[in-house]
Amino acid sequence: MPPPPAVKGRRKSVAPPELNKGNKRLSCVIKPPDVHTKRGKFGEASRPNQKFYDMIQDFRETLEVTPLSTTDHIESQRICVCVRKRPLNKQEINKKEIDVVSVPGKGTLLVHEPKQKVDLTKYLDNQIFHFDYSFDETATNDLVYKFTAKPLVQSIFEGAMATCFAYGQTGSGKTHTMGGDFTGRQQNSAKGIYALAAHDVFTYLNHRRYANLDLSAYVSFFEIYNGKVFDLLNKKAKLRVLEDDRQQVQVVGLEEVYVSSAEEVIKMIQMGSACRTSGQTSANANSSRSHAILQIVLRRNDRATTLLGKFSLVDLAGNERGTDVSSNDRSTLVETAEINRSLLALKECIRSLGMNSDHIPFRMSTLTKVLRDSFIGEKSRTCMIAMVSPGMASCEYTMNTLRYADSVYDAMSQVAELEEKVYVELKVNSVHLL
Ligand SMILES: Nc1ncnc2c1ncn2[C@@H]1O[C@H](COP(=O)(O)OP(=O)(O)OP(=O)(O)O)[C@@H](O)[C@H]1O
Repeated sequence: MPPPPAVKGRRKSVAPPELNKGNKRLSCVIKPPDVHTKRGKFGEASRPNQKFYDMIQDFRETLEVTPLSTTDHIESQRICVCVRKRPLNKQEINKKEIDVVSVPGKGTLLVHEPKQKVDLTKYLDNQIFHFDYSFDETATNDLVYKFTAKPLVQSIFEGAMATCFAYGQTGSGKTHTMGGDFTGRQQNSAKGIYALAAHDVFTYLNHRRYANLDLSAYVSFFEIYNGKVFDLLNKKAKLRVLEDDRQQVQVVGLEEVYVSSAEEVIKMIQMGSACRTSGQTSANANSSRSHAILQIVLRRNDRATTLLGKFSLVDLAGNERGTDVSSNDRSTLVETAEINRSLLALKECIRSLGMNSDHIPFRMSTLTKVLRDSFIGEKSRTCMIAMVSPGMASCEYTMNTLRYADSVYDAMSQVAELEEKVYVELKVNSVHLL
């Protein structure tokens, strides 16, 4: 496979050769279409969409795969956009679902979108996306953490407001990534990004480099549902969000618990997660409609317990809720509108942050209001992990997730290009002056 284009963040549609004759670069990636359809492992009759399956397999054979490894270099950047593909689950495997997502390289991801021409010929619309990092189905939470949230932990010791978002459709792996593994109904919180970040926070707290800062760590955990804030560490108490005349946003009465070890943070996560789902008929259905925010706060041990840095780890509501307008039920429509608004606001705030804009539209939603300090200041650091399900049935939602992440990444790339251009011009001018 040729190297990805130098311009970051540009999405390419890799159409089959007959639809893409002029494109030399891409035509070398794709084999000519199969004249005779191969029979798959399960035979033609046993797998729905066998033709598409074979076409994808043929395409994959042409890809050079170099997955991310723990030894790869991690770039330090203000905004980082990544994508993670989960493996097909048991249900999908039983249904013989086709995996339509490939992750060939470090930041590249391909969606093989099954399509049909007017004469009913089947073809793949292969779309390529580029992000800072892309994780395939074999990636562990440890690996994802290392490239996403881990670099942000140190930044809070330098006074930063860091934020890590998990974005994607319901069931795509947001909670698995942030909260940890599930075995049956049991959550193993020790394996999620929340816990891994907590461990590193205490490693730094005990490090001599930061010992003279005389810091303590605190945790809060809350949920935003329908624009309202509920405290997950205080029996789901409903809280008000107020803004003072200096534009400081306060979640009034939010429980902030002092913690002295990662194990204590994990206990809080377990307590909060249980509170998030208890009393609901369907835990997953409910969790996918709310945003959950875990905050690890560093304060100085002075009389005013001055804030030094804050790490907000956000498990967002399922984004398919924002596009699903099929329901006539009023409460579902309100819920949908609220999720739409908050996800749009989030995108706009991250883009404004990336472009160093003076105007951050944080008032657009409760989510962005409570995260206001994540979007201001030179030291803000953000990471978005877009989660995708690999199945053909999820293809439309997967494309929506990738378009959303792409629009954030694209804005960042344009800023980076502009900065590069200014730098080169400055360099040229200074050479002329000499
Ligand atoms: N990378 C992965 N490896 C193995 N299993 C995974 C992975 N990602 C997700 N899963 C499994 O898929 C199922 C759905 O994942 P999860 O609950 O994290 O989705 P979600 O995006 O948080 O959904 P919701 O928005 O409904 O809360 C879980 O059983 C989870 O363990």
